Amino acid sequence: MSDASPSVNDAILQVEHLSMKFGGLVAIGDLSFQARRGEITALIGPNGAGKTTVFNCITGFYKPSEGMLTLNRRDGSSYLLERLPNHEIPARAKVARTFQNIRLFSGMTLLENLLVAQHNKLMKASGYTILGLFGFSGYRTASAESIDLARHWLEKADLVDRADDPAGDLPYGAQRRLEIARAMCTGPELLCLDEPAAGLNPKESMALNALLMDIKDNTGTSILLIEHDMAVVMQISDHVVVLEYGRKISDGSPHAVRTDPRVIAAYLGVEDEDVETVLIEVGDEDVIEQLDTGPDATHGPGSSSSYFAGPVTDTVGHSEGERVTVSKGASKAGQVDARSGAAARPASPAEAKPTEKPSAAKSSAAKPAAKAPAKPKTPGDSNRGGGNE
Ligand SMILES: Nc1ncnc2c1ncn2[C@@H]1O[C@H](COP(=O)(O)OP(=O)(O)OP(=O)(O)O)[C@@H](O)[C@H]1O
Repeated sequence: MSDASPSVNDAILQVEHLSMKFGGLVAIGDLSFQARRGEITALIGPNGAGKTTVFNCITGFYKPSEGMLTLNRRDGSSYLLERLPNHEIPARAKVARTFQNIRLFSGMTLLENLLVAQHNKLMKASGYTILGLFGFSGYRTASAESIDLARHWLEKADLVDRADDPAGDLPYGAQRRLEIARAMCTGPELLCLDEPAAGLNPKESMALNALLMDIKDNTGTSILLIEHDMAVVMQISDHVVVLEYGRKISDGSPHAVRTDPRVIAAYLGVEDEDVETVLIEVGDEDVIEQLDTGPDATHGPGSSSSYFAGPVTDTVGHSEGERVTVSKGASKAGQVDARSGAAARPASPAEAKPTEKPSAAKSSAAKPAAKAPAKPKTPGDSNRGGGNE
């Protein structure tokens, strides 16, 4: 633990030069960004861009190959997360997370799920003895406080009426909110949510948005969010970081990001130089205007995102019906560490389409993708991306 430097006081999380390699596959390459305290920061990008890998590095599931992850707590203390054992990250650095797949104790009641989350606090109050459970007044006080906290979060998640039902009986959207409530019972300063809106209907998405805004406005907990649902991202995020092939291609306000040609290129699965053609075809004047004034040179690749990404051997984006969707396999990492010369991870059979996204020649496969959309045109407009799991 070290004292926080004044320059990072408003950054709850600083990711600096983070790299994560799996053999020859570079899942994350030299990634740097900040999540500011009290804000909702969204981490977005096509499937396989490396978002969950970033979460896994932050929460200690993976030890990064390179880089520094600094968590600055409100009390001024700072932790280098890559050096903490993963079981200490929630307790000491106050980082909590949820997963892409719901991980509740489905046979336990909602209340029990939230009490289990407070297990460490209760064990401490018991003095780690059986006698302590029955004898210590401290334990009784802690137990009552835990129940109060659980009830508080059940109310916030609009689930208090079902406190005594098994968690597995809840509808999907309610289970998602329960997971967030459970994470909040650990008193996190940084809450990492991996695709919380995946599979939710519009009403459930609205309830989720309300819960996340409530957390942001009333608890001071900062949120780092991976999400494919652009309606959620654009509505509630203060700051958006966009990844493609493990590299940052854009970083800014939701508006800046949704009109960034590099982001549109990544989401449509076309080369950067084809973006203008695509947008002219679909008639997006805002973005065309920005293309005329030129992109922000401080982020992302110069001429082509695939230049930065290294060799790419995967599918290009495609649209379904009239809606532009996030291509499921647009970025499934065909990225290879050039130094190792190892082969790219083969895409799964479902993803392994015979199309490629060549960096030099214009992809003929990309063209149909460009022509299909008629309604939403930018990432911000594509409502439920095809990337939802
Ligand atoms: N443990 C692992 N071993 C090998 N490769 C991995 C491992 N974890 C992730 N990868 C690879 O790293 C790349 C990034 O994966 P990651 O799951 O972080 O992407 P993502 O952006 O979260 O995708 P999605 O939106 O589909 O969840 C992928 O190519 C993935 O196959």
